[in-house]
Amino acid sequence: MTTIIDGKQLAKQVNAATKERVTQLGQRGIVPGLAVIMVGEDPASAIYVRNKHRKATQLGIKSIVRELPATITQAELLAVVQDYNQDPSIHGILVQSPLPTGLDERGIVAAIDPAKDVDGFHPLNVGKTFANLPGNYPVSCTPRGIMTMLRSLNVPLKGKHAVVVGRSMIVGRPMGALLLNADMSMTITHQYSERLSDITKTADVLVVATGVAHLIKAADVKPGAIVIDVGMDRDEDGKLTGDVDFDGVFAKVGAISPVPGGVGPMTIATLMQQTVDLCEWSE
Ligand SMILES: Nc1nc(=O)c2c([nH]1)NC[C@@H]1CN(c3ccc(C(=O)N[C@@H](CCC(=O)O)C(=O)O)cc3)C=[N+]21
Repeated sequence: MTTIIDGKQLAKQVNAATKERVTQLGQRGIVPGLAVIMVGEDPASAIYVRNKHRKATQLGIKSIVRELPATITQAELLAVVQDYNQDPSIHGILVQSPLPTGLDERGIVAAIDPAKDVDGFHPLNVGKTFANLPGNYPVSCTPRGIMTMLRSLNVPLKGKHAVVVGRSMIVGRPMGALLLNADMSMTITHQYSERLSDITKTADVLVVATGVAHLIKAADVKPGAIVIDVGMDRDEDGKLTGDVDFDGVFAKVGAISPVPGGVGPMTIATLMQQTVDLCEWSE
């Protein structure tokens, strides 16, 4: 029997817990605040930002969406970030990616107060994650949400082999760090990895984040493996699909997350959870 890891359902549970914490804070007169900065007119970004705003509002989080023209300069954008750094009603700042060409995303992210870095992209927080430092700090939301998905299965991770396909700054690398921090053996693979299938077939936990539709087929997975699909790809009909051939892999694996309805909703739920974390940690 294969378990479908229902990210939508799990996100509901995470959101319910977040809403409860927002209520508790409200009794002390505290409202968590999230500022989302969107530069330019990318249609996909506009949808994501709208979804985040709607979810935050539902949970009682104060949500500000700051839409800025693609013509903004680096210095002007830095000044906007500084404003929110100084604003005590804002606990989380997110600069929607990608930024229009000409703007230096790394420089902007580095200007965010690390204590308000709700995406967990600031180099200080990235470094803490990789060093597995104790204490409270934000972590990239997609990998953190995936850890929540894995923990929800109640299977031991310690000592097992995790394989991550993809080495991006926002998913693959921090994912690897969190799996290693969970006492797993961990391998990060990527587009140049030789004999990729030989490696993925050794994975007890396989996380795929490549942007290549249906890259992972039944022959590439170990029987009984847990498979997490971070892909957000389009199939021939333009429908949203993942990096894993879900139908082909399904019968062979122990658990698998679908696309849509898997990692995506958990990313948003984790973003909300982390906004409230930052608020509580600032007290
Ligand atoms: N600074 C920054 N932080 C981000 O967290 C960030 C970003 N930039 N840029 C873009 C990506 C993308 N992202 C998604 C979140 C949720 C879904 C999601 O909920 N997807 C639904 C389906 C949505 C649909 O049907 O199109 C699902 O998988 O079920 C998707 C994508 C956050 N991102």
